[in-house]
Amino acid sequence: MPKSKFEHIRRRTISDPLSAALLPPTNESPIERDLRLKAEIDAKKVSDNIDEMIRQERNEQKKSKAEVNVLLLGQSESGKSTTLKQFQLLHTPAAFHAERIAWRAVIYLNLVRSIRRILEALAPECDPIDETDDLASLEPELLIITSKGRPPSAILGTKVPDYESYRKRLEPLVELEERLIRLLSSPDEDEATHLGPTHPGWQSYANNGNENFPPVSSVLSGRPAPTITIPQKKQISSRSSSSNGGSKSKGKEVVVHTSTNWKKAFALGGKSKSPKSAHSGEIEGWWEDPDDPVHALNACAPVMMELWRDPKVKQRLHEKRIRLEESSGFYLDEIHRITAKKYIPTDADVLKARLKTMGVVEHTFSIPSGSNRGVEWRIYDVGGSRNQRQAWAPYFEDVNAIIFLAPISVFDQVLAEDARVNRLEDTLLLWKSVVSNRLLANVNVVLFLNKCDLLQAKLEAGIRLNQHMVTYGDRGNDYESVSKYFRNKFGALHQSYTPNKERELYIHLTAVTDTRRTAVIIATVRDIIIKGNLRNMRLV
Ligand SMILES: Nc1nc2c(ncn2[C@@H]2O[C@H](COP(=O)(O)OP(=O)(O)OP(=O)(O)O)[C@@H](O)[C@H]2O)c(=O)[nH]1
Ligand SMILES: [Mg+2]
Repeated sequence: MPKSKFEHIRRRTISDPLSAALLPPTNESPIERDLRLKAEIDAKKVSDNIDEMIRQERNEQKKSKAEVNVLLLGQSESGKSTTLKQFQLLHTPAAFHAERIAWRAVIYLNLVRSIRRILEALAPECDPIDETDDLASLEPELLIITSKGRPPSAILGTKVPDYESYRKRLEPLVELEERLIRLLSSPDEDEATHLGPTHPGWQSYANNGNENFPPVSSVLSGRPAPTITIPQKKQISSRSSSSNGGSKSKGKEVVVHTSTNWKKAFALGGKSKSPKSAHSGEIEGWWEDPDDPVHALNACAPVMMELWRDPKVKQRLHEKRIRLEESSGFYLDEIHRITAKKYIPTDADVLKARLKTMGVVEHTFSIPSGSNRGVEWRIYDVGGSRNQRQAWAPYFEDVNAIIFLAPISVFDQVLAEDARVNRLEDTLLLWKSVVSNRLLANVNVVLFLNKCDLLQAKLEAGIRLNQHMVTYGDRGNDYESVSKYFRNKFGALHQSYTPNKERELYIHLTAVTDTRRTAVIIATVRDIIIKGNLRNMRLV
C-alpha cells in the first residue's frame, strides 16, 4: 500500500523542529482551536498590512529618487554611441577627458583602415565586380551604391601610376592593422568581436603593471586625468604577430562587447609617475616604447598624406563613389596631427572614432545642479546591426524614454549585414516597429534625424533623393525640402502606428558629431524627458 510512503513523508515533516513547533497541541479543545485559528487570521492580516506598507514605501522611494532610463535605438552606424559620448561629454566631462587616451588605438585603426581602403580602390589588378562587393562588405557606409549601378568610369577609370610605389611604401600598415585588431580584440576569438583587456603592452599604459589600477568606474566618477605613465618596454612585441588575427580580421569591424571593459586596458591610471620621471620631473609615455604602434604610423605619415592629397587618387575615389570623407576622412585630413608621437586624442577625435557596439552598454550619471537635481540617468546604448536587435526587447519594460536615431543621409547606401537592403528603408521599418510597440506606448519618444551634415553635403554634391526613393517625386533636392520631407515621413509613420494617440513625438535634425549643436539639443531633450516622466509618475 502507498500508506508507508505517506507515513515516511509525515515522519520526516514532524521530525523537522520548526514544523513540530507549529503543529497545534494534541489535546486542543474545540474552543481553543477556534481561538487559535482567529489569532492566526489576525496575525496574517497584520503581516499582510506590513507587506503592503513596505511595498508602498518602496514605490514612494522609487518616485522620490527619480530615475530616468533612456534607450538609444537605431540601425548600426546611426550615431547611438556617438550620442552617448555626447551625454558623457556634457555630464561627466572629466571622466570623458580621462578616457581620451584609451581611444588612441581605435583612432589609429580607423585611419589605417581608411588607407587600406584607398589602396584597394586603386589596385589595378582588382576584378571590378569583386572589388565592389568586397568594399561593400568592408564598410558600406563609405560606398555610394545607386540603384543605377556603378558608372563605367568605376571600371575603366583614372589610373594611378604611383599605385605600386604607394603600396610598397605603405606595406608596414598591413601588419600594423592586424596588430591593432589583435590588441583591441580577444585573443581567443575567431574574429574581432570585442576589445579585450588582456594585452599587456597596452595595459602598461593603463597601469604601468600596477595591479591596483583603478577600475574604469572610478575613472568614470570624474577623477581628473592622471599623468602619463611609462610603458613597460617591449610589451607590444612581435610575439603578438604570431598569434591570431591576421587576414581573417580583414574587413571585419572591431566591436565593443559589453562584457569586456576594454577601456580599462587602454586608459591611463595608476601611478602618476615612474621613479625616473619622478626624479627628473619629465613626462614619459608610450612614445618611448619602440614597439608602440605610433612609430610605424609616424614613419608612414608622409606617404599617407601624399596618397590622400594625390589628385589622381581623389579622382579614382570619386569615380568609384567612395566617400571616405564621410567618416574616417576626418582622420585622413589630419594625418600629421594624429600620427604625431605624442598624439593624445582630442574630445572631437573621440567623438568621431568608430567602434561598433555589441550587446548593451549602460552609462549612469546624475545631474548635479539645476531644476532636475538629483535625477539619476541611465542611458543604454545598444548594438544596432540586425543580429543585435533581439537584445533590445528586455529593456523596453523599464524604459522612460527612447531616443531613436535615424540617419537620413543614408538614402543611397545599403546595410552592412545585408547588401540587398537600402539603409533608409531599414531605418523606416525599424522606426515603424518601435513606434508601434505596445510596451513602449507610454514612453517618451525623441527622434534624431541624424547625419544632417552628411545629408547636406550629399545633396550639394548633386546626389538626388528621388533616384533612390521614388516617392519623393520631383520635389526640390535641396536640404530644406529633403529634411522637411523626412520630418513629415517619420512623423506620419508615428501618427499612424502609435498605440497611444496622445503620445507626443519630438523630432530634431541632428549631426551628433557636432558638440555645440548637440549640447543644445540634449538640454532640450533632457527637459522633455524629465517633464514627461513626472507626468507619467503622476498617472501611476
Ligand atoms: N558626419 C557625421 N558622422 C556621424 C554622425 N553621427 C555619427 N557619425 C559617425 O558615424 C559612425 C557611426 O556612429 P556610431 O555612433 O558608432 O553608430 P552606432 O549607432 O553606435 O552603431 P552600432 O554600434 O553599430 O549600432 C561614427 O564614425 C560616427 O563618428 C553625424 O551626425 N555626422
Ligand atoms: Mg554603437
